[in-house]
Amino acid sequence: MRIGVIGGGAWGTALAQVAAAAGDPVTLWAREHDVVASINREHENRQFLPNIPLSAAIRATESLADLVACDALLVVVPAQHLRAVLSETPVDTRPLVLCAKGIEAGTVALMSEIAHSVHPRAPIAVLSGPTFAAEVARGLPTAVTLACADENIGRALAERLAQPTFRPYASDDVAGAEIGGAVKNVLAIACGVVAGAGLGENARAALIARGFAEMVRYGVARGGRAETLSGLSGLGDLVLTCSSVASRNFSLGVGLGKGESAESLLADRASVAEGAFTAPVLAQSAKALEIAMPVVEAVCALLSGESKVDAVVAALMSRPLGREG
Ligand SMILES: NC(=O)C1=CN([C@@H]2O[C@H](COP(=O)(O)OP(=O)(O)OC[C@H]3O[C@@H](n4cnc5c(N)ncnc54)[C@H](O)[C@@H]3O)[C@@H](O)[C@H]2O)C=CC1
Ligand SMILES: O=C(CO)COP(=O)(O)O
Repeated sequence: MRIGVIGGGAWGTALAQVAAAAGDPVTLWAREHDVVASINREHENRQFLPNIPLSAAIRATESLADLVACDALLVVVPAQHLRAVLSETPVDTRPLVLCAKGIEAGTVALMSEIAHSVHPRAPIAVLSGPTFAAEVARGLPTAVTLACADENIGRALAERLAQPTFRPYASDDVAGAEIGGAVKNVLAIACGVVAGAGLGENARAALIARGFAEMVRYGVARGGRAETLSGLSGLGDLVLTCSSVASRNFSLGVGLGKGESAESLLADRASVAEGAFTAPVLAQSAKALEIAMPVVEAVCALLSGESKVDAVVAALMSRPLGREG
């Protein structure tokens, strides 16, 4: 199975490295000329994944048409650009493995819903889990959820992508797998705020647990299963990104917690902090579904500049006492 990767950011590049680990040729589409040139000439993605030697089996291209020779496509462009890029990609009936973590602004569509509306004949899979790109590209071990409604296609993809240091677990819960990744980015911002404002380790642990409750409520309401959200693509990724400054979302939260504005923190950023885009969309969608997501709402208030950290913490702590579960 020849793999093509759409998106030459850190994660697309790391996944190309996984797919090329056994020396199989991989085609990687990137929109930046310099990224394509640096991967092909130096076997390095200087802009988005510097100082990590890449497999010579990865060939980068600026032309989406070059992906027609591939049997399956890993789609790794940021969530808000997925629809535009997929609309220009020849796909037909080839499997699309969606790897971005977010919800589309305006439509509140999940990544699988976008892919299905643009390419209705393509089988859809979701790959998600605790995967900092640099660690994966360096060959450090991790495990991911690979969800696909078609069991045979899911198995074939898992067998093709599995490596001694990269272990996919099969699932048929596409919605559950993608919602975990989208929601955890917003919760990682919240945990960064706790760290940046010096609110302590207890507060962070409490936030992870209550944030996870919000993730499960929302995920189940959109058709996912609680057991998927308790797995690698939900809880696994939540624990990772809520506890490390290597997370762009957590780092954004640290800045907010120190009192910096979202506008200044996001200005001129080359890498993407998906949670900043997902937060208002998620809050809007949760409201429409009548699901309480107070932590997500708090992140929205901080990102928009509507509230300061002290006020947000006071509001969260003074909500009416409730039952757990
Ligand atoms: N970096 C990581 O460790 C991981 C990232 N992800 C997810 O993968 C997705 C891609 O993130 P990264 O590869 O980290 O990106 P990145 O932050 O390394 O690079 C930004 C990417 O955005 C692309 N981009 C910017 N403007 C665009 C436009 N108008 N149209 C199309 N593409 C545009 C750039 O070409 C580049 O590929 C995100 O949804 C992210 O949440 C998932 C797992 C791990
Ligand atoms: O999704 C990720 C790891 O699984 C990457 O997290 P950040 O986008 O917050 O860096």
